[in-house]
Amino acid sequence: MTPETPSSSGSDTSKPGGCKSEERLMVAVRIRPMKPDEPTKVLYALNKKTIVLEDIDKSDVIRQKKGVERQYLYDVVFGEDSTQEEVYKVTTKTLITDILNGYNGTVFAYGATGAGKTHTMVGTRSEPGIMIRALNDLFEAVKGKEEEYSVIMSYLEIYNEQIRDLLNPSSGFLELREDSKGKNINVAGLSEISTTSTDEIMQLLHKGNKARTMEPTAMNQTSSRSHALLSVTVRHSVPVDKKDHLKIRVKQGRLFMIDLAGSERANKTKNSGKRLQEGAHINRSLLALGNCINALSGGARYVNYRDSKLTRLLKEALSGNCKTVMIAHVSPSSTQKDESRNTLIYAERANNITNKIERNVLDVSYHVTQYQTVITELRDEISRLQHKMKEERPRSADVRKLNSEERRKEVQELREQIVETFKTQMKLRRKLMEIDSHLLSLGMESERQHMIISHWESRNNKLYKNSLNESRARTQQSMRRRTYTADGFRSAGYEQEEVYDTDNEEGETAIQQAWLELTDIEREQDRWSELRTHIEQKLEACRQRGVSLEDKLPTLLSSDDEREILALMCRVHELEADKMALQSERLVRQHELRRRDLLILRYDRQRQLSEEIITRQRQIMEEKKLSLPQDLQELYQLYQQEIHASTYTDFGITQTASSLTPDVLPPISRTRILTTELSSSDLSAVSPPSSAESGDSSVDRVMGHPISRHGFSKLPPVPPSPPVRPKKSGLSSVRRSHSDMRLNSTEEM
Ligand SMILES: Nc1ncnc2c1ncn2[C@@H]1O[C@H](COP(=O)(O)OP(=O)(O)OP(=O)(O)O)[C@@H](O)[C@H]1O
Repeated sequence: MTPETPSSSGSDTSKPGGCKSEERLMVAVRIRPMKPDEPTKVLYALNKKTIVLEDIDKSDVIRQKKGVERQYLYDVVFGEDSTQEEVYKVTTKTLITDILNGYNGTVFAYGATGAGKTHTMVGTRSEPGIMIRALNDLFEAVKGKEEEYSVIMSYLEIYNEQIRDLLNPSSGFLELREDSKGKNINVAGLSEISTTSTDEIMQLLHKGNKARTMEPTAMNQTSSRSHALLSVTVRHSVPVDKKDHLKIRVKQGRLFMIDLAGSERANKTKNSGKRLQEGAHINRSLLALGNCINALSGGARYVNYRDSKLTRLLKEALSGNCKTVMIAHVSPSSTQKDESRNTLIYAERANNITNKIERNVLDVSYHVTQYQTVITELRDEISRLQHKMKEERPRSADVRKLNSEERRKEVQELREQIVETFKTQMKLRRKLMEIDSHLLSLGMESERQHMIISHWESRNNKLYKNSLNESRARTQQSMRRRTYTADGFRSAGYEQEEVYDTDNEEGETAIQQAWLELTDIEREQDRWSELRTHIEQKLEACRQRGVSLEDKLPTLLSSDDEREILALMCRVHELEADKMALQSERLVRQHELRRRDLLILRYDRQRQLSEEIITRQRQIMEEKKLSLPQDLQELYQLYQQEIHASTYTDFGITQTASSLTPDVLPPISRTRILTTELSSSDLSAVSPPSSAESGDSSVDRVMGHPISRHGFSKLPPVPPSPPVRPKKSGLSSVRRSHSDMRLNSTEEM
């Protein structure tokens, strides 16, 4: 369902318009009007960007006197009297032009149950919401240009972690699939309607909305119990050169419009049975979304999207190539105060997310011309061969008749067998290439998962553990602690601080996830290695057969013409082989690039670890007032000199490491002075980014990471390098997409 955009699909793309720009996620908050049965108002828009929440607790006399209220600042705030048109114009209308220009965009409505999400996204016939308005505008823009534009729409819901096609509800539950790079996520079997008829689309949308799972709850009579995701893809094809219609440039933009289910508290909604279970699912996916938002806003390197289908589908929108707008919804009523506060905090965090936006432009001409040359050459060869065969056949037949009819048949049979063997060999070789490529990707993903584990273990100040059970036991313990409360499943966004104040827990989840991924990867590696051996054996047998067939040829061929025909046949084979070699080279180059990225990551990690070791050693020595042996002292000085060389020069600090006290380490206070003399950006140049980014620019960072004080009596062992298997290397997604390659595919050959 996520855009299978040319730029993100990793295909060869030239990107004439593809420059990247950073864009912060836009956060808007809409306050719904008070309802007649709601008693007091505690929330209002102060101006177009600020919301005030009166946080008066009637039982707290002191706070009441102070009149406690909190202000929240956003990109835009819509008050109770805001219109559908106004909300659409400010949040979504500008995205329409972007989509037509080949960008991706997402608008999602977030908020507690009954806060007005469906009203904003879907609306009513008399007051249509964002979905209808955006579709209208898109169709208006492409009207009369049907040849250039194609518009494709799909609409799904996630209910109880199951995906349903809202345009074809009878199709049952659908599966989520990822591509080999874990980038393009799509829903297998989802209907994609291609049309430029506004009326048809509107009917489909209404049909889809009717099919959505809705139930009355204590908080909302028409509560949507599912997340609804509407996607519209617009492809715009324009010839690059008017004279050459083959040179086409395609821009593809995609707009996601999402009406999330409401976050809720079990005790407040008075839900039980089925409703309670739904609520648990809703909250789990919203909690996963909250965790992603939290991790992204804090600039975390690892963000776990895998906890729910919702976050997997929103991965691109939140972290990738997408302009994203979040419309948070709140009720002004005092009865909803807690829910509103949580939504406001959620939205505040989302304000810090930044995405890298890139236009999806694919120069199809590049592919067309490249393949055209190869195809033309091949066709030339084939037609020459056919010509030759026609020309020579009568003479050749005469010769064969003169000799023996039987011998002619035998030659023909032999030729057919050779061609067949060659074709089979080609198939098997291609299969081997695919398997090798897949194994390499698995190997790299495995390495990546090991790095994730190592990163979090050291961030949580624990040693690298090479054991799934140990990691799992610890992680499950912490999961149990946070997941349940007395009133059932904890709502996303509630007790925020507890959930968000848990870097440790985030790490444990990431480690657990990584171990699970590794187990899957290894299983997959075994499966594919087995298949590889099987195909290799088949190929060898096929090659042997080919050799023995070719050996028979000299004894059968009697004329030069026959030899020439066979030579040309071989040439066609060679061309086929060359084509395959070209493909394999490209594959190898792609893998080389990915492997280089991984090596850089690993080097970075090793450097961080060595800094950490040095820092801890230093601390132990200083605490125990140990004097250093001369040679170690010199090594420390050298190290520090290396680290500071550029800084000393750049900032005209003439004192070098050699002028520091000779028999003790450079005093911390001295280093502290140095660091405070530098600006924060300079500091980051001195001290490489630490995995334990804490925003703390203390002295320890100069020689390594900040260190926890529960002292090591001896140095911890260096975490072992990830066990990388030869010819094998981590994306779970790789595994999934390639699992489509059937294991028994060899049987077809
Ligand atoms: N801005 C608004 N103007 C007028 N009525 C509104 C507005 N926002 C919400 N409402 C009304 O409030 C009620 C609840 O709104 P809605 O169903 O959109 O909430 P929701 O957040 O989608 O809830 P749930 O998550 O339970 O589906 C509806 O009757 C809706 O018409």
